[in-house]
Amino acid sequence: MSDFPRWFDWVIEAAEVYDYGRYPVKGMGVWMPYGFQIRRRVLEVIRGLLDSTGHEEVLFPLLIPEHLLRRESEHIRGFEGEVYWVTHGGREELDVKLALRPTSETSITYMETFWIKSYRQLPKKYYQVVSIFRYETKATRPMIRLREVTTFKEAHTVHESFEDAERQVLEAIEVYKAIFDRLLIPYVISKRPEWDKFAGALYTIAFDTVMPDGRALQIGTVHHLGQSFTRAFDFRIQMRDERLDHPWQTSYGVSDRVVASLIAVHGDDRGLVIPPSVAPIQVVIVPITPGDEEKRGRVLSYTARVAERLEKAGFRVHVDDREWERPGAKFYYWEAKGVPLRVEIGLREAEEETLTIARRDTLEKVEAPLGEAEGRIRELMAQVESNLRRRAQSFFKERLLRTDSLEDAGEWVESRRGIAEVPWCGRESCGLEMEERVNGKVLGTPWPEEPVEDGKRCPVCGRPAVAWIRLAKTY
Ligand SMILES: Nc1ncnc2c1ncn2[C@@H]1O[C@H](COS(=O)(=O)NC(=O)[C@@H](N)CS)[C@@H](O)[C@H]1O
Ligand SMILES: [Zn+2]
Repeated sequence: MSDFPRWFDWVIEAAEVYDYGRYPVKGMGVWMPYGFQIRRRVLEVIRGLLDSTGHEEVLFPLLIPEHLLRRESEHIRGFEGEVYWVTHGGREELDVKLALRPTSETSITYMETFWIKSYRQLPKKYYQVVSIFRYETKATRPMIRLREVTTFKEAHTVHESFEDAERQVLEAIEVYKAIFDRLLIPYVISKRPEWDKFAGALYTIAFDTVMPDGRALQIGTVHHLGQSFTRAFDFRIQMRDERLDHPWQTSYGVSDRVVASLIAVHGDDRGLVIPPSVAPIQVVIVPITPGDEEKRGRVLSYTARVAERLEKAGFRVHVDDREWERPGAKFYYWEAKGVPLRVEIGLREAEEETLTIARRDTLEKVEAPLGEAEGRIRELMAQVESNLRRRAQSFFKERLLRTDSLEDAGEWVESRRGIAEVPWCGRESCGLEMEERVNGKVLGTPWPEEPVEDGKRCPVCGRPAVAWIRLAKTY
């Protein structure tokens, strides 16, 4: 973990999660079966929270014709340099260039002009889970900075007023807090500075976590889009007072980075540590079979009994009865995969009808009689969950520094300790100068707003501070 990027590359291969770097297109990786299962369970958490808050899942075409993508000027200015274009169908040159969607505000707003005519249909909350494509020029990294973002959950909502869109921003923030809390991923929420908001948005609220190497990672963003896209698309509806006017929109997205941060935040030098709630296998049972045929048979039949009981109790169980692997190699293999609990069954456990249970997070082992197996496993699972949550939160707190001194902030950020907060007058020029002097990126100001004590001054210009501003090295 001391060299996080190298650790991350190692762990996603060792745990057979994701194959990155061998697929012959830069910035594009392959979800392997075990990783795909983790991704599927993470998406179940995300879909569950969106579906239970009135969001309707849809699926839009991947290709966006150039004239649609160009409708909103700020949007296209922001994405111009990142769009992949399709120019041919077979040997024929297309008469209209088609973009691989970098995000879907334009295609979705366009179709909404046909679907939505009246305020009575609002609020509308669509979302989709798709691949998006961005020709990233900064260093690409598995799950963290992709050119094909394969797990892009984008939500797009329509409202009759600025205020109702603002209410939706708050709801989206609550949904994201619930997602990250369920996945035990710590975060700070910041309002992005004016100079770094989403192209076409009025303002952007972002969730940032901190990777083990002290760099901040943006893991989710919520945008109030105002009427930017509805004006650009001349999208008018009948309002409550009979007027025709442009509705208001928000959009909010998370990506593969959610899985990346789950891996990074909980992992250790033995590999993944997957929170039980999203672990593909929650209990792996490793029989330790003696040479003698008869005794081996006893161990294996007892193992089958234990597995059946735990499966009946609703746990996701796997028995590793591979003949050709020694127990030690099996322990290593399943530790790398981050399986929360391992049950070891040798001759002694078979004869005494007990289980030896090893926790992946603390590596502690406990004995339990077969009769108490379900209860002890449930209890240990809960302990793993709360230990991972507590461990992640306490590490995260150590990565936040609040200081009046820009030098201390620079030292903190330069030595990759994490996020530093300093008083700020609110002027863009001072914010940009801080980025220079700290050699980091401004994440924005705390959301919800936090008052700054009297007397705090901007370390750049000396004016009274109106907010704390956050700076960090970022991915
Ligand atoms: N190249 C990338 N690789 C992996 N994740 C990315 C990449 N670009 C963006 N993301 C993730 O996707 C989230 C949403 O992207 S975004 O540009 O901020 N917002 C949008 O595209 C809006 N349309 C909301 S869906 C970001 O917060 C970030 O977590
Ligand atoms: Zn200032």
